[in-house]
Amino acid sequence: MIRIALLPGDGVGEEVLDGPSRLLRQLAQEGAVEVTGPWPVGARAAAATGEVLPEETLAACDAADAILLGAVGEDPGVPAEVCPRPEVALHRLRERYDLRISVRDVPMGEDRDLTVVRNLIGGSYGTGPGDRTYSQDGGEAADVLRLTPERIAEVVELGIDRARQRGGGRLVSVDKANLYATGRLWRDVATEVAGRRGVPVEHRFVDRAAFELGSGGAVPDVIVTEGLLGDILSDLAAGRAGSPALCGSASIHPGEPVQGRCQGLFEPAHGSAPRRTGRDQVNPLGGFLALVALLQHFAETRTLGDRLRTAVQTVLRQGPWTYDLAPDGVAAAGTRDVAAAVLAAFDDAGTTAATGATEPRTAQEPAGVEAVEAVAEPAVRVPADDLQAWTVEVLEAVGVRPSHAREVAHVLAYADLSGIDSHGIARLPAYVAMIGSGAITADAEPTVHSDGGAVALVDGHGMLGHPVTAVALHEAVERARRLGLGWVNVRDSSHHGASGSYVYDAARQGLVAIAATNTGPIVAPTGSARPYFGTNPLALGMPVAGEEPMVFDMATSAVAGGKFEIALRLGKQIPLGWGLTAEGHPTTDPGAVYPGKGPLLPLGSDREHSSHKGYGLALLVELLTAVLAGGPFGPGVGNLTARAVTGPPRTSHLVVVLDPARLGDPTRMQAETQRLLGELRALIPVDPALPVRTPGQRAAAERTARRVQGVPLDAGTHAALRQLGERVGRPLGVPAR
Ligand SMILES: NC(=O)c1ccc[n+]([C@@H]2O[C@H](COP(=O)([O-])OP(=O)(O)OC[C@H]3O[C@@H](n4cnc5c(N)ncnc54)[C@H](O)[C@@H]3O)[C@@H](O)[C@H]2O)c1
Ligand SMILES: O=C(O)C[C@H](O)C(=O)O
Repeated sequence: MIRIALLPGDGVGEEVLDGPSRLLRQLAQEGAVEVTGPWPVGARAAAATGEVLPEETLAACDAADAILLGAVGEDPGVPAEVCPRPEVALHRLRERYDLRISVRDVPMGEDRDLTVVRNLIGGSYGTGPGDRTYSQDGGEAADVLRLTPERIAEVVELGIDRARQRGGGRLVSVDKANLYATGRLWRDVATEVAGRRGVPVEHRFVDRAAFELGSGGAVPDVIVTEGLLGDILSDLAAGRAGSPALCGSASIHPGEPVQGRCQGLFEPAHGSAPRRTGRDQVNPLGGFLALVALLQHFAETRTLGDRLRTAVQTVLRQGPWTYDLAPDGVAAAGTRDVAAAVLAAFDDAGTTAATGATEPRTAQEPAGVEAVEAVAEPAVRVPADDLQAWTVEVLEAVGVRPSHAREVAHVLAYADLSGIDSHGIARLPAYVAMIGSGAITADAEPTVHSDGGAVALVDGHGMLGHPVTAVALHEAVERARRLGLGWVNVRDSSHHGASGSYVYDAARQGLVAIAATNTGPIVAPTGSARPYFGTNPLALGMPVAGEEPMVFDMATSAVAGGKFEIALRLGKQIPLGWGLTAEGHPTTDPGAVYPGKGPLLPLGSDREHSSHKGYGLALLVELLTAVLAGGPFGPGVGNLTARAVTGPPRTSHLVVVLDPARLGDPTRMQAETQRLLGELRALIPVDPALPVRTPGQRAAAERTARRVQGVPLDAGTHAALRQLGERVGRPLGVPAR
């Protein structure tokens, strides 16, 4: 469990952290975090103890994973001569934990943040000998700006990671390459890192970037830049957002902590505002945004961070507002009222997310399809982060480029966390086998063909489908932002995992997305017993006010082939209607159908139950993917499921992304979606033990539970993964829970 040390500090720090502290104590009571403090720091600490950073505070910070700080600086209760430089406390903390990267998030409208990532130690913030000189006679002063490729690369890497966490977005690298040598180095390194990770990057001179930010131009998702430039640009962005309080600031150490447990310091970007201290006037949202950044930094509290971010957005939209944000004619609220509104919105978001989300799986036995897919008594549970990191290692060991390996791990982790056990880590051995046989190419890059308009075609060059689809998603999102809509077809790819992962990533950015793929032929069209189509999934993602996106993600067959794999591993029967024997007879024996024995059936299963509709949907996917992209269709597609791999899969995909803001108020759309889903869940169920659910509802609840409990693995999967690890020299050494 993560431990947080509270350091309210000087001036308005205490007032601004009051709301976030109360929330943390509530979360601590619920067992989600540990909290210590308040610990003294800054001018107030100096007045009380003679030290800006007393020993007890340092010890508490060493023992915490993260520090939540209010402000250090001028304080109306502490004369300047008692503590002339309170900010030294901040510098010492940064140095002690080597918090050398700054990440600032500025809310730029409906659930969209601009993230500015910059170096915080070194560069223009250098503190080396001779970095700052001021001649004795006052006739000259100099500051040295020194950068190395390593320092730049880690900033850019982190910027790309942040963009990836949100499912992509516009990455802009800002420099002054037309004047400074360090700017040229910055541009070279940013180009190299982005190229290596397969991410498009735009370059801007800082003056142009400032103009675009200040004049209402399109706001990037992530800016990576030198420390001082980022300092200025993030304030400019907060100005555009409407208040200096609209910026949560994180100082982070990349890698293992260097001292104690501390990984980062989180604070509002504004200062101690001494003249407003104690007046219940200042905007507390900076404190909440700092806490959002903190909670989102750790995998185990990320969902809580997302929920708090939604709560802040709700208050930004509906009020109450402090003096800096209150519209003309609306009375300004006080710090305490705004904080109370955020806390209420946080509780509401929790209630919404929890409504029916947790009960079905815990309060009742799995029913229907779930009866077969549920790993009821897992052999082992493994933390999702460990599995994800191990996946990257395994794929790199067999020659997959690191950025591609990370994409695969991201999609598998989505499935593993969401309870889509048919498409998570269990698929890794098959991917590695296909790389080994040469059916999948490890060492290539997708290429994008487009005239720059709304439509693009991505060529996957026979690579793993996950990084190829990630490129398609990125292209589609960029077009949706720029043109309102992006339609991207993909050819010559392979299995891309759970299609829902891609639409989920887009919907988390406030966009509406559709994804589909064809796959190896195992499903018989209505009227035939011969496999022709794949299980051809179709997925839709929609953003929803105050809760996780709605993701509807389904195979167009009665079930995905992966559910036969689970039934076989668990030794379970399947319901009638999933597949036929080789002789065309209905069966409950998964082994009589799969792999490659008899056909799977389309959604609907038989003519009496409208299987023509499932067949029609499979055809629709085949047309929209393969035929449009110019790839093979039907039996021409390579077969992963049947494990009789003779050649490359040559799979085709489709990713479509729409910016709903082009159709009207996206806030209204999200609220209406939420209302619609809420009405469905409120319908009186036929069986009170089986409440009506909405698509993706169980997956969202699973994500919350599995982040804490770990990913359940059945004995067969666990054994297969261990063997795989031994074979590629990366043993699955993760601790079992
Ligand atoms: N890459 C490929 O080639 C490929 C092929 C086929 C399937 N898949 C993946 O397999 C996964 C599983 O597909 P599936 O068809 O077996 O999924 P499924 O039948 O488990 O679920 C389909 C959808 O229905 C929703 N749902 C389930 N029960 C519900 C209920 N009671 N009320 C309301 N909604 C409910 C789910 O949230 C989901 O969105 C998907 O992620 C899919 O993308 C991938
Ligand atoms: O396994 C496949 O090839 C397709 C898909 O993942 C499925 O589960 O049906």
